[in-house]
Amino acid sequence: SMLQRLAATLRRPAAVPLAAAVRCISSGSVDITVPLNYWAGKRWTSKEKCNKENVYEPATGRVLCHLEPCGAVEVDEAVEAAKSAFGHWSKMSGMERARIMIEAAHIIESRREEIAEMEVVNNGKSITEARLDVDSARLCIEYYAGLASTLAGQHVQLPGGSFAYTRREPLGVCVGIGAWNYPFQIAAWKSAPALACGNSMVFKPSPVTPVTAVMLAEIYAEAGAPEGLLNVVQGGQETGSLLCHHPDVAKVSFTGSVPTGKKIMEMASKGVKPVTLELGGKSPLLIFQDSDLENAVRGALMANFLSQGQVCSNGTRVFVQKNILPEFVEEVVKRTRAIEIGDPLLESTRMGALVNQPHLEKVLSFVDQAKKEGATVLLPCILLANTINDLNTMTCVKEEIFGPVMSVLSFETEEEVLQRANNTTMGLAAGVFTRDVMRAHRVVEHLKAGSCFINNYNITPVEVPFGGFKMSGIGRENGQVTVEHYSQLKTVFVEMGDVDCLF
Ligand SMILES: NC(=O)c1ccc[n+]([C@@H]2O[C@H](COP(=O)([O-])OP(=O)(O)OC[C@H]3O[C@@H](n4cnc5c(N)ncnc54)[C@H](O)[C@@H]3O)[C@@H](O)[C@H]2O)c1
Repeated sequence: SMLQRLAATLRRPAAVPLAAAVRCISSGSVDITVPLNYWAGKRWTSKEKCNKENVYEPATGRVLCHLEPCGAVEVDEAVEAAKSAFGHWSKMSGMERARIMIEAAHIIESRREEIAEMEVVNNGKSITEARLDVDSARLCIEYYAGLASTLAGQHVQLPGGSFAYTRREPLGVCVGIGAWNYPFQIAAWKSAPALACGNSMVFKPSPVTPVTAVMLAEIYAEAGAPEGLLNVVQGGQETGSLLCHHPDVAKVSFTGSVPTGKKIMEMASKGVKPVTLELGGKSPLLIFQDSDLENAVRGALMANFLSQGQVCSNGTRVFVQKNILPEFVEEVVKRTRAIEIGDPLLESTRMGALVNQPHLEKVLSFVDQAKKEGATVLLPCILLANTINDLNTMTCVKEEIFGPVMSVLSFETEEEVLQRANNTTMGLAAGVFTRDVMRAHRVVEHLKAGSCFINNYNITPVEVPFGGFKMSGIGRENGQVTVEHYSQLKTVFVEMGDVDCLF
């Protein structure tokens, strides 16, 4: 397969042969030496070499590559490249933009395995999940390619034959700032709607996972996008704040934690720039006694253990109605024990590595704390809260852990569980399992969360808007509505008669 990959690389003359920098795809043996900054159609090494940072392979703890954070000069160059691309791209028709985006989607499909492997090596999730992330990225680009040609304004008739019309115009250079849990998918979920609307983008991945966003930038270029359409600058908070403050940046779309999201909003406010914020969560999953138990257990696993639990929308507070608690716990523990944990590049693995050692320690300290606060630890990753009193105070029930830790809580009535489910400052997602159709919709109506699931959890079809209530964010990604977050309306008044002058 090494030969196949090499052959695939040779068939891609425009792209930097990343695979050539990789000796062999197995955990512990990958070195990435190509530069990871990308603008104006080229990969760049940083001018500020002294600031190099190590990037680790989660599965082994080995150094995978070095991050070269971009400073002010480089951020300026990337924004300049994006401005220049915007000039061409924004003048193309939606159909023309769509053709290039569809071509990019084809290239992603043909390089699915290579991208997924790089995601695994840099992020630690299982290859099975990484493939689905690549698919989601491709579907998102296909979806917005489809919408690109539908963007249009309105015609409004005014008195005396006069009229007005609206034009849906792009914003300009948009900035995307990503988290480390879905590196390639986040880059696609942000760039696809931005580009479809005629914007260009400078994207900054998390410094923990810098590898795959640049592959996406190269893919757009290979698909025929103008130079500078999607640019990638590497770095942490300094680079991020340079982007947010940049006078030529029109919008910031951010995925990450609540504290950083607040800072982003504050920085953007200095330039009165719109923001999209996809932040954290502490989402509830409500399992009623009339549920199909088998599906409810599956739902709870999907709500907690994807991507080693490092998912913003995870339903980490699993409320189970008292009568079925013993059965539920038995089944969920049994199925959790059976999860194949191991080398994320192996086909059989279902749970890989947490993103790095400090994060692992943080997650484990939540489990320790829960023990001290009186939780029963059924497995390292399933906490059973024992009394109602505990529930209101336990740290594991209040704070986002962002790891494979499910807290199981029992409840008696619908009213009670709704009150407890909504008792959080966040509101990204929520789920309900019940066979009672009336109850399902009634409960969902009362849940204060942006994405609600009935009898399933954590599915994210790109046709459907995704985003949070309360402190979980502002704006939406995916779905038709996101077009409104990456474009602005211009209203044009047209006078067909004389000016009715008051003076
Ligand atoms: N709602 C969603 O769609 C979603 C998706 C994935 C992750 N998340 C959330 O992200 C968090 C985990 O990701 P993380 O640890 O990478 O989050 P983070 O907030 O630490 O970092 C996110 C990004 O912001 C950058 N950044 C940090 N400080 C900055 C600053 N001052 N100015 C500009 N940029 C700055 C980081 O370099 C990184 O690229 C969790 O809270 C999770 O719930 C949300």
